[in-house]
Amino acid sequence: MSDKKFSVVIAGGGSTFTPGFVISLCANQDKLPLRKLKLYDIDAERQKKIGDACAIIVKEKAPGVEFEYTTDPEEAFTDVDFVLGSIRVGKYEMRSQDEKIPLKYGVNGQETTGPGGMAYGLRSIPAIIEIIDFMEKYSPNAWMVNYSNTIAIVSEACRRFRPHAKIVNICDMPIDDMGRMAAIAGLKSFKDLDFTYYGLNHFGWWKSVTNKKTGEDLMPMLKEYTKKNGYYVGGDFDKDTEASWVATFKKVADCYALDPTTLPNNYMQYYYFPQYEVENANPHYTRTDEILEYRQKIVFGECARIVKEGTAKGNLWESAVHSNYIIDICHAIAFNTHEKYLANIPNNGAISNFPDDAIVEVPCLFGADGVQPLCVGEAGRFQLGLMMEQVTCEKLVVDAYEQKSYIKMLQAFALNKTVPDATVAKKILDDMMVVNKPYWPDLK
Ligand SMILES: NC(=O)c1ccc[n+]([C@@H]2O[C@H](COP(=O)([O-])OP(=O)(O)OC[C@H]3O[C@@H](n4cnc5c(N)ncnc54)[C@H](O)[C@@H]3O)[C@@H](O)[C@H]2O)c1
Ligand SMILES: O=P(O)(O)OC[C@H]1O[C@H](O[C@H]2[C@H](O)[C@@H](O)[C@@H](O)O[C@@H]2CO)[C@H](O)[C@@H](O)[C@@H]1O
Ligand SMILES: [Mn+2]
Repeated sequence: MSDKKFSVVIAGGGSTFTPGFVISLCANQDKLPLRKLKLYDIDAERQKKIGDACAIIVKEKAPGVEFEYTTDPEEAFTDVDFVLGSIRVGKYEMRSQDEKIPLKYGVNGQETTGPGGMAYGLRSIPAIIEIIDFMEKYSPNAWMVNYSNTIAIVSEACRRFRPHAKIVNICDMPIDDMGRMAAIAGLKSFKDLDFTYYGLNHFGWWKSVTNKKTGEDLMPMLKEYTKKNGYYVGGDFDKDTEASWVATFKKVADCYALDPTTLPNNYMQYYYFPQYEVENANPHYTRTDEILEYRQKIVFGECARIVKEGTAKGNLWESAVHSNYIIDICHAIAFNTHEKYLANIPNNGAISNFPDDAIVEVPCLFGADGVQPLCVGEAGRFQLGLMMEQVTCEKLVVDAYEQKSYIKMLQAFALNKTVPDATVAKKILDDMMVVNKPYWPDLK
């Protein structure tokens, strides 16, 4: 390995994930040696609370690393090797609308699936394009590793509007599910598993899972476990898992029953059981409210404590799975390792019976030139039907953005598996048009 050190900017510096991420970056300098770490956000006040605490964290845990936070794009994107995309356009206020408006009409209200996910995707497109353009202007050799949602829609927008951009769009949900599979199999980490996975973002299936070292086929044992418990592990493993996530992992048991030849991504429940999701939701207290009550309060409270005490000693964040994964991906790009991870990319034959221009989530080899997809063979008939419908919705959202078209957005909502009929689709869309006015193009 060379002795090169890297400069990283986190776009969306005010994210609730930033402090945990900064700790992981400081702790993983063997994987990604740093010379500079910057935060960038458009909300100066929110970022300051996180940034002041991160300055102390970096000073204590990685004293040689230069740290700053800014709202100035030139300062943020000049002299960087990696841009990490962690933005939420419209923040939790708009996530709450994404969740609550559909529920008002008896439709699944979720961050990245159904009408909420499509509304969020439409908000994200111009912001991600702007960040790509800043990166290309100020640091043309940098790579952007983006995990800002709605990833499927953002990836389709990148394919159409910035096809040559050095961006990889990723998601850590399959890694989280595989961490659970590893624990169920008595292994340490998802890295102890080999796998074949295919689908769309938050919409996929494992065809195989094996023990990487021994080659043992783990699918029979994992299926037996999943049939009863979903991906819920319990005990120490799940001691910090919030209630809604516990329910999510348990519900995988029912998803598995729909196709016992594969193991599903936990997000399939929103498409297989939309009615169940609505019946079990509280339209006045959604996941956003849970985050405001727990994660956001804890993160900002802990940051305030660090700033007040002037030290991060005894802080509550450890190096976390999701941030370690992003660091692994930067490492693979920086050192051209060709390690296998998942990315959202144009299909181009990776799933042999699916359109070339569809964005799919498949295993890829990550290296200095970005990602090389691996062929995963055919999608099953059941999967193919579901994927075709969902990918069409995602493309229609990008059509709506490109053509400023109301009818395309309406079609996207009406086609979606989570929406029962076109009248309901229209009611949801019309309410969403009002609250999204500052963020969406003017749909005609
Ligand atoms: N892909 C994955 O697997 C994965 C996992 C976890 C979170 N996420 C995504 O990470 C993002 C951050 O999540 P969070 O819950 O921490 O959000 P958050 O609301 O806590 O933080 C997001 C930050 O982005 C900032 N922001 C909004 N628009 C911006 C813009 N145009 N430029 C710069 N900054 C901007 C906001 O001001 C805010 O500080 C979301 O998109 C979320 O969906 C993805
Ligand atoms: O409701 P949230 O904000 O807690 O989570 C929404 C995100 O959920 C997934 O990310 C998980 C991740 O899989 C898990 O490992 C851990 O790090 O928490 C993350 C966030 O809670 C999903 O992949 C993301 O796309 C969602 O934004
Ligand atoms: Mn995700």
